[in-house]
Amino acid sequence: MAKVAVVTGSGGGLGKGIAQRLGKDGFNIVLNDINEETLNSTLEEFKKDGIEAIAVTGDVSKRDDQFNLVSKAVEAFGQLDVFVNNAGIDVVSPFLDVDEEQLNKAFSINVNGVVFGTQAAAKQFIEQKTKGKIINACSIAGHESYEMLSTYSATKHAVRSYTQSAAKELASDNIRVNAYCPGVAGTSMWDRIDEEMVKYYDHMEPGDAFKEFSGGILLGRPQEPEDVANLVSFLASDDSDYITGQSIITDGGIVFR
Ligand SMILES: NC(=O)c1ccc[n+]([C@@H]2O[C@H](COP(=O)([O-])OP(=O)(O)OC[C@H]3O[C@@H](n4cnc5c(N)ncnc54)[C@H](O)[C@@H]3O)[C@@H](O)[C@H]2O)c1
Ligand SMILES: CC(=O)[C@H](C)O
Repeated sequence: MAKVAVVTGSGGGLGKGIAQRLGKDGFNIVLNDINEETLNSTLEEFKKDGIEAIAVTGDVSKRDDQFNLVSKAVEAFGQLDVFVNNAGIDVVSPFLDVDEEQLNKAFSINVNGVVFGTQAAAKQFIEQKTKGKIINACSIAGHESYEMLSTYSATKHAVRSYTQSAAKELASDNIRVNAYCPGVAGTSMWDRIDEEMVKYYDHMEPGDAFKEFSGGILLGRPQEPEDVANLVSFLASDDSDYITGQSIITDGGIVFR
């Protein structure tokens, strides 16, 4: 029987790339996104590519939506094997401008979403009495914090922390919890980050922030979704069964930990 993977925020960007790779690996795929339009067009693409998939609209910051996502996965495919907490948002602002609304929104999606997704998946794995894999979207910003990205970096440090704590508590239930830490990938997230950053730096033109962040990558190019999907495919496979609690950097050579 094919294994089943949920990927949140998979209507586009890295999540879509991850879901495509896991589909090609033979998983039945549960797509999720808050954006119903991109979610449905991605589902059509997957069907055309012969990937067995369903789409469940939801907001990862809502605990009930995360539990609904898991129950829809089990309803459609009979089980859950991998849950990828990919959905996340960018936040760009000077530290002195950080306010309650910014903090609440960023943490509700990037952190609460990971906590609720982990809870929903773990409870299902425990009920199934099967091995489970939870894979969280961290970042190089979960290892090093960046100017203008203080709130975003704090959320990714929190993701790394929860990855460790959840791994420690869930190991006895045969559940592994790990995270992937991408570097700089040219998705719509970086389009938004660049657009915001250049507003604060007079010397910058559109595209310059992306160039500045990706210019020093040792392997000479920004990240593609496939680069991230390769790591997630490994973490979703049996080959990574002896790895848990780790936030693994895949950035082409930016941060060294
Ligand atoms: N792009 C990068 O360079 C980079 C680097 C490191 C980490 N990451 C992380 O990887 C993940 C994916 O990033 P991306 O670049 O693909 O971003 P993206 O903005 O291109 O895609 C994110 C997707 O998540 C969806 N989403 C947003 N809020 C949601 C919510 N509340 N519920 C459900 N879906 C929601 C969006 O609609 C979108 O389809 C994020 O967690 C991000 O922090 C990205
Ligand atoms: C968006 C992200 O996580 C890094 C800083 O590129």
